[in-house]
Amino acid sequence: MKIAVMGGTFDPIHNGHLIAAEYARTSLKLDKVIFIPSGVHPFKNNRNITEGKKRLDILSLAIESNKYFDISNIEINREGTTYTIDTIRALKEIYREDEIYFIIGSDIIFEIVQWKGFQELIELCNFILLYRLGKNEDKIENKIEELNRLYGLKFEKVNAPLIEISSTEIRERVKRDLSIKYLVPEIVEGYIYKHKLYSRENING
Ligand SMILES: Nc1ncnc2c1ncn2[C@@H]1O[C@H](COP(=O)(O)OP(=O)(O)OP(=O)(O)O)[C@@H](O)[C@H]1O
Ligand SMILES: O=C(O)c1ccc[n+]([C@@H]2O[C@H](COP(=O)([O-])O)[C@@H](O)[C@H]2O)c1
Repeated sequence: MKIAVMGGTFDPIHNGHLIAAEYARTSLKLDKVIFIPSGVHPFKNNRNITEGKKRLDILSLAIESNKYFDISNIEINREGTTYTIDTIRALKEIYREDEIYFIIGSDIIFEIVQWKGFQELIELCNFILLYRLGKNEDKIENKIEELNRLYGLKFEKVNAPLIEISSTEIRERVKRDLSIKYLVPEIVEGYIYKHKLYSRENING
């Protein structure tokens, strides 16, 4: 089986994530995509991130209509900083016979060498690359070539529509009382308003 992981902060998950994951699944014939929200993110200022339980709840709502999508609380429940290498090692124990893929947007390729256990990580899993606009867009191909030359890292590229929605934009729009209709699934929109996430009064969720 081909098992893919889509890791992220998912604060909140949006249609850019979902469309990208679905394109990766269909174009690479993945059997399953597991969305794994990060716990304590290695590089982000975690004080401003919505609590894990809520990000997980939103994810469950967002993926419930897709039988190929799944979620895992493995990182939310882990003590301390959550590193991808630990997650992939754990998944390798569960899916011993299967190929593991990790899905990333092209913004990630500029930082991936700094990830913990980078060398081991690229031996344990394959990487699926989704293009994103605006984030060092003009330097992407050079970076891919460099990662291949220096580390032998190869990406499975997916030609998904470039839908430049970001969680930052969702949070900002809610804060400014602007519509997020069609940027997130309707059920996610409802959850955000019900729990007053990202609003002026409660910016930390
Ligand atoms: N619109 C998109 N298209 C393709 N990939 C995306 C898109 N948005 C996020 N990703 C990828 O999904 C993964 C998780 O992203 P993350 O949860 O950080 O979302 P984000 O929208 O980039 O968040 P933020 O704006 O808070 O930084 C990363 O690999 C990221 O590159
Ligand atoms: O393992 C690391 O050192 C590491 C450093 C930065 C990011 N990651 C992972 O990369 C994924 C995408 O992260 P982000 O920043 O887009 O939310 C998410 O699963 C993070 O846990 C992992």
